[in-house]
Amino acid sequence: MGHSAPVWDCRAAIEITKDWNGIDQVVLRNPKGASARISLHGGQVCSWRNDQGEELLFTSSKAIFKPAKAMRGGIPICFPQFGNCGTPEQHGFVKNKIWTIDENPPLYMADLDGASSFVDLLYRSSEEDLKCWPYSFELRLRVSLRYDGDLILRSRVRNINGKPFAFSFAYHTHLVVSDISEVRIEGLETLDFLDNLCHKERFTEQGDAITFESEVDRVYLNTPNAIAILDHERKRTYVIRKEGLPDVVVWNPWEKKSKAMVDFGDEEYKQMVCVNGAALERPIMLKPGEEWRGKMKLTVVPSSFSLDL
Ligand SMILES: O=P(O)(O)OC[C@H]1O[C@@H](O)[C@H](O)[C@@H](O)[C@@H]1O
Repeated sequence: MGHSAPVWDCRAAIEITKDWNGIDQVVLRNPKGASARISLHGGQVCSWRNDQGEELLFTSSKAIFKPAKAMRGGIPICFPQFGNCGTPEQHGFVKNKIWTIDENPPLYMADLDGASSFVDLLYRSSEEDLKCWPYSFELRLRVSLRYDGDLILRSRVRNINGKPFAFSFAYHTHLVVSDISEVRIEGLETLDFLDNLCHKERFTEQGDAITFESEVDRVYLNTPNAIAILDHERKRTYVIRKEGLPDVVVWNPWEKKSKAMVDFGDEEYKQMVCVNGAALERPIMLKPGEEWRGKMKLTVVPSSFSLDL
């Protein structure tokens, strides 16, 4: 008598729940117990847990959960700008909008990336958006949780406007770390960076890795496709692999900046590092009908793993 192995059902591995404001959140699971939670508020990944149930994304204990406000933590999607380059809202406005689930994603989304579960989200610019950024666009996001626990974000921006536009983009990824003083980032050595703490002056990275002993807010330019964030105390390494995202932002506010960050606890800088796959330095130009694609894959491995970046 033959045994039939249980078949993992991708669709059944998705659950829709409501958040504190009644907005839908999509929970993805894999057969080993890893999970991810994505809010339709901003298409923001709010949680990514490994098969031990450990949270891998930082969320501030002071995060404000209000409509039209991105929660401080997780992975806010920054579009059509990262930082402040012209449009009114720092890091763009789509992170504050309600997205929809895309039930009929285009055929080119057929590549499943080894996902055990995934969701397709869509944001289409509205009449109201045109008042702050006068271009119509479609922004698609697929979030996939793989069988091995990796998390993949794929984005597509399509110009559905009569004229060209330029934009910047970032996955504003907040990673949990045990103690920022014990963290090193590898893969950015010898590269040029713009220092946001020195009016975007250009420097060249001199160290053999980035370590933290005060505030860091930099944009590394023309970076390799893979970088590693090593958390010595927790014996864990995050690896970020990316496509279409040449730049990397590294940010840790160190002590809380009292001026703006009411949604960030005093000592929380110790447990967080932001490392963002981004396209910033050279804005992306899209003519009418053209499309841009970007991808980021997050992996977490024990630090004993030898990495081939
Ligand atoms: O407070 P916000 O808008 O979420 O931004 C937080 C930080 O985001 C970082 O990535 C920027 O480089 C910083 O300059 C900024 O302070």
